[in-house]
Amino acid sequence: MTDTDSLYPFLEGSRLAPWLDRLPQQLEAAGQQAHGKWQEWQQALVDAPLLQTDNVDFNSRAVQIGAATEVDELARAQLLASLQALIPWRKGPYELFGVEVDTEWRSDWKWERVVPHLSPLQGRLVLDVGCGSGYHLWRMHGAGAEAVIGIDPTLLFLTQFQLVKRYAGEHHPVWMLPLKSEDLPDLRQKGFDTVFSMGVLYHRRDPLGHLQELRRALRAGGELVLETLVVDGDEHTALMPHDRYAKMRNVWFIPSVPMLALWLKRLGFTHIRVVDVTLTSTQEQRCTDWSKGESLADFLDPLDSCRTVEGYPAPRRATLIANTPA
Ligand SMILES: Nc1ncnc2c1ncn2[C@@H]1O[C@H](C[S@+](CC[C@H]([NH3+])C(=O)[O-])CC(=O)[O-])[C@@H](O)[C@H]1O
Repeated sequence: MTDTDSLYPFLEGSRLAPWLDRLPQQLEAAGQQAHGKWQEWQQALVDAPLLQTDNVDFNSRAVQIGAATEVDELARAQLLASLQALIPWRKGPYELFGVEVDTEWRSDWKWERVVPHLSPLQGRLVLDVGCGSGYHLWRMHGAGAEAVIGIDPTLLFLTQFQLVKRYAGEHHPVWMLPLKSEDLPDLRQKGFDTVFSMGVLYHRRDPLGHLQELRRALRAGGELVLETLVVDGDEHTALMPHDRYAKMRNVWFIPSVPMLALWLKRLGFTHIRVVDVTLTSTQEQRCTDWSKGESLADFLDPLDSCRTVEGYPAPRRATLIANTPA
């Protein structure tokens, strides 16, 4: 499922080597749980045209690989068919050999909000938990990280990543693994320099357990970048929806910003700072030809866009950055 040929030697030569004690078994177990559509998605990879290019740009709005002038009409049609076989594309945008994949999310907007506040990624070992199709992995690579690893259990997103990486070039030190944060190793304060968890915390029934998993994957003095849904309120406030929130089934805790900061403090994080709070707009998350189905506009009350269809406050997301003690 994953290109371990280049990943394992990299890990072996890095301080992340202890992960190799369990990683092969974890990946094998993930492979055995393959989704019913896995074969169909993988066929889209097999059918995708063989194209090579040195023309890549990971520092622009769209992750850009190849140019329209590098493909003939047949290859372009085959590429389009493979990309369309992997709909819905949620996180992006991408531009592959002139084909614009206009994803449901403008993930570049989130990146632009977060990036000014990061310790420079140059030379760092970076982990992105819940990386979706891997859009932000490429932006982290473009920002100069030494290596970037993403984890996400959704196999459609893994297949999308595999297609993008094939065209970007297998030599890039950017990998994605079909794992959950629960699978992350305890790297005993010798782990990643920067760990991102964006859009995952509210999906976890045990949010403090999630924060502990992230902490265990960091090195001493490492940086956590946490982005999640928040509600208004003081440090005693969190929203637990009765059932769905904005039509999402698996939403558990939506804390206030002060409560989130308190969780981080109680777990031993230091230098906790709130760097952004933004209401999600229907320009940032919207239905496109590449996503299909419903999107944010359908999740909001048609008479009051400040509320979700369930009557909860509309989605607002905060980014907090914190460190593990040095
Ligand atoms: N336990 C888990 N461990 C790891 N990943 C998980 C887990 N549970 C769900 N996911 C994955 O977390 C991602 C959350 S989306 C954020 C994407 C990107 N980070 C973004 O900020 O744009 C937000 C959203 O669409 O609600 C999905 O890809 C899940 O498969």
